Amino acid sequence: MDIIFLGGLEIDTVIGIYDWERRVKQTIVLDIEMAFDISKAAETDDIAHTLDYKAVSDRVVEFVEQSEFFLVETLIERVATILRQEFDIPWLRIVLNKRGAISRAKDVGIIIERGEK
Ligand SMILES: Nc1nc2c(c(=O)[nH]1)N=C([C@H](O)[C@@H](O)CO)CN2
Repeated sequence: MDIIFLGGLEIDTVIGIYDWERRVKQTIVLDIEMAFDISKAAETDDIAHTLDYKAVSDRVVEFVEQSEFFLVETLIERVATILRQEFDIPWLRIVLNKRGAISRAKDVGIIIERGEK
């Protein structure tokens, strides 16, 4: 199976368990890998036969920007469910980076894989 990916997708959102985190927006960074057979799109040169990464990006940004979750676990799971259901993606891997959440660490977050390749 081929992979269509989005890397370094930065989105501002309300996320976190502490009082101050409920009052501000913080930037999360998503890396998303999605299994998809690109052979028909490659043969036909037609966007209708592939997974439109612009449409995926727009949907993820729309959802994350308006969300207000406490845990990154909840946010990443909801994003995975939306993408798998709405874009018929058989397998995906998402890295959610909440940069700066730990003062001594550059990167902190969650990685999930869902579905079958
Ligand atoms: N496993 C998790 N641990 C923590 C989370 C989280 O969402 N999942 N969140 C926080 C705080 O909101 C943190 O990001 C602020 O420093 C702490 N631990």
